[in-house]
Amino acid sequence: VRVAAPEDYHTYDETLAAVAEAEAAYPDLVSSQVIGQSHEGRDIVAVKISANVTVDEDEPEVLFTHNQHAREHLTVEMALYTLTELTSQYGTDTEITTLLDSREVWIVPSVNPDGKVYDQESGSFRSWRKNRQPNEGSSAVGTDLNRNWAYEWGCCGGSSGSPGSDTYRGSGPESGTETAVVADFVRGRTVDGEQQITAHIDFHTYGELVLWPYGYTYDETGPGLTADDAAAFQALGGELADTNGYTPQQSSDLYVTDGSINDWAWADQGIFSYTFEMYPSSGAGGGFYPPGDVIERETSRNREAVVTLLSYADCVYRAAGLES
Ligand SMILES: NS(=O)(=O)N[C@@H](Cc1ccccc1)C(=O)O
Ligand SMILES: [Zn+2]
Repeated sequence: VRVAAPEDYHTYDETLAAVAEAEAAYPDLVSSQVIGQSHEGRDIVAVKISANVTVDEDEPEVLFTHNQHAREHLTVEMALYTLTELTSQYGTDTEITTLLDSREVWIVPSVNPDGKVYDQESGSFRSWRKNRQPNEGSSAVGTDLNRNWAYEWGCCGGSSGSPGSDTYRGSGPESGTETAVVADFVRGRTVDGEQQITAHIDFHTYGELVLWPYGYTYDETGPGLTADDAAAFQALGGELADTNGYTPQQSSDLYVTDGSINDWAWADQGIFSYTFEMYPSSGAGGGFYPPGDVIERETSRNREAVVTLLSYADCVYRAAGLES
């Protein structure tokens, strides 16, 4: 099977440069801001894309997060694809133009820059997953950021309490430097008591899946997740999967996880939060390191899903025929 070389993917610095380039090319559409620093001090950036971008308008907001897991570099390419596609098509594609005139889009291209650099920039890939934060009382490094979010943290056997585990949940909810930075950013999007972000995709690799909450329980409904909520998640999840050929399912159907971003974003912030597991569907496609010549195909594969999510951002329940 063909696998990638580190230079097939944007480095962390190249990613920030691409963001700066888009901002310079489209100053009325793109505005990036530093929302905090990683454990090792790297900037974590959030890129806003919208017409009249410098004004916080009363429009539904949509968030795309990428690279919680260090080795999942294709998700950073996905962020740069979305940035490039939305900016270059504004004023040309009527659907994208209408969406950027009526929504505000946020992209966090790399939630885990320390992990990305550690995995990619030592000469060969290291299959690293977690962040690079040390653990007191252990020589093992790193927290699995996608087990560190503050809803049902460590509740249900969906993570590990051992620092050496690849699914180590951290010493407490939001103990991960980068989890706290992104969670604070999301909480900061609450204006007059209302969370402006209505929908979210957290991009991962690999498996070609569309996943939705809850991850901590097999139950389809639960505290803070009604039958109508579940119907909306399933209807939209299915519609998104129809556009990219991924398999739609509640995330616990894959395996139980606790402390995931999706469960927190929904239960704590009321955001319709999905995970996309991108290409490949199995290790035979190159696993976490598919060759560079699939990047364009496998990022543009999600164009319609991104546009569809944006189209429902004013009322996700509409996807299930529930207007109320
Ligand atoms: N990218 S991955 O291989 O780590 N898989 C993800 C899948 C996942 C994502 C969100 C909720 C449940 C499960 C993970 O965090 O385990
Ligand atoms: Zn992942």
